[in-house]
Amino acid sequence: MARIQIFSSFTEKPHVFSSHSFSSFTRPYYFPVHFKTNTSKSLKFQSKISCAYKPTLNSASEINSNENFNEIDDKLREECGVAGIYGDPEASRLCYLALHALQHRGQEGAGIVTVHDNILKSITGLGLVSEVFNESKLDQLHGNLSIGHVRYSTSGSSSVLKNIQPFVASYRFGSVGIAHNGNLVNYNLLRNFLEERGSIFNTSSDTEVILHLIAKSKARPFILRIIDTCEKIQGAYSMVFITEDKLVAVRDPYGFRPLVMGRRSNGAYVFASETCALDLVDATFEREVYPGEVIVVEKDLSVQSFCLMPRRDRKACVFEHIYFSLPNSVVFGLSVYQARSEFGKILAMESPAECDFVIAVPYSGVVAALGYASEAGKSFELGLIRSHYVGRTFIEPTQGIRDIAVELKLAPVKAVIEGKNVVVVDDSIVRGTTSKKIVKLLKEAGAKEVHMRIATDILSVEQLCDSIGADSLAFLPLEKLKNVMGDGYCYACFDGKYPVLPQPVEWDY
Ligand SMILES: O=P(O)(O)OC[C@H]1O[C@H](OP(=O)(O)OP(=O)(O)O)[C@H](O)[C@@H]1O
Ligand SMILES: NC(=O)CC[C@H](N)C(=O)O
Ligand SMILES: [Mg+2]
Repeated sequence: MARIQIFSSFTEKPHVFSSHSFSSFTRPYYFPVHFKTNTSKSLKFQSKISCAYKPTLNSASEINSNENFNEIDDKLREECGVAGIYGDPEASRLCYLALHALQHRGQEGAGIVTVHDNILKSITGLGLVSEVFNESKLDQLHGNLSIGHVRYSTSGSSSVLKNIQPFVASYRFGSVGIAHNGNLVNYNLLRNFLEERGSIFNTSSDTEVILHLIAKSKARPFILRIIDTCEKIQGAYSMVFITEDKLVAVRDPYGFRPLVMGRRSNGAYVFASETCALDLVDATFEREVYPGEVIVVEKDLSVQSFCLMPRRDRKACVFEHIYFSLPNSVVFGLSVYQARSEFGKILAMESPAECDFVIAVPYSGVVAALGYASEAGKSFELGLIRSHYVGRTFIEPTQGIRDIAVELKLAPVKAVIEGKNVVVVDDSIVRGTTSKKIVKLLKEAGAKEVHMRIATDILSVEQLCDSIGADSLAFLPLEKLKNVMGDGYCYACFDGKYPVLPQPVEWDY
């Protein structure tokens, strides 16, 4: 079977490059998640791990690590934002802006790598983009080529600087930097294999195995090392690589995570997780990086496109449209705003409620709430105000922080709420932290009845309604969600049908 194909001038009609075979895999995988109720009952949910399950910590260095794994926290951990720019003298500043636009995808740490005089220079730090970078830091990042990353950890401690990407490593043919969004399901297997053969790891992140595999590969040139590596890693990966003279963008064959390509008017190429980042740096959207595609941008800004084999049916993460992405982005070719609005409208048809008006759980619930209100013929009010100074709570790394963050972040408007029956729309319930607190806040503000409406599906609705203290609770049934989104999406968060599980790897070294 063909190993890789080259796309000719970015059409989807590739020609064969060389040959190899691959196995296919489909087996559901569940994680039990314990959900604490207000009566101290523990509800069990199917996990929210999506396409990428969290590997257990069993590699030697992970077990021996001093890192503070203070929480076994099985949940949706999919985000992270990546950006790459080639051909602009302000590459690091553009990368900084792109990371700002992608901040909602990861708040734990940020980093940028540039190349100047053939040397890769990296600055990474814990915290938000604005906390990690300032003028003097950006002044140190010269050159017209850069990559960047905002992190929401899937593997490896969230609070350890060495796990913050991009990672940079040197091997016998040069240096390479990587920024990765995704989760490798065969990380443990790969890491154990590499450690047994003497590899020394610097981080506890799954992403690091990619660098080791590139260095170990016998293939040449560099692009074939990447392709060779992609044949060994399994799971979700949208990544950008930087070398002394190349920018490479790669998306896994299922296209789980988004990755788009744009161009600035000066010809510079820009890659980013979401189109909102292209908009901010004045890059025109060209197209998605196709699932299974490897795009190489050279110094003269010539571009080559390769296709990983075998090709797979797309399994884009439906949670990008539900929650992860910003509503001003177009993700997997579909406007996030339109998708969320549609979810809200269908929710209103499916689960109407007697109410005076509709409110949203800001920020991510707003568009679905607007859709719900317009379909229900009710007004939309700002019943909850969201602080500008608190980030996304769901992607905070620990339950302690999330508990405080919800209360710091959301405040009811008593003048709106008092004595009213309200429908409250949110995009999702994951751990229940937000909805439980919202119902309490609204009741304390004098709401007569609080009807929670959630624009995604979930299990155990009755118990959950009790536990969050709402007067009614309804979800958008999975089948309805599927009607909006159609084929080509991964619904594993809801139906447990995980497209990728660890499979044996063919080693040639
Ligand atoms: O059930 P939970 O565990 O509380 O998680 C779900 C909540 O978290 C998310 O919002 P988040 O605060 O992360 O982001 P936002 O501010 O962008 O809405 C989501 O929209 C829900 O409100
Ligand atoms: N959310 C992500 O995409 C995380 C990337 C990588 N697996 C990490 O843990 O850093
Ligand atoms: Mg939200």
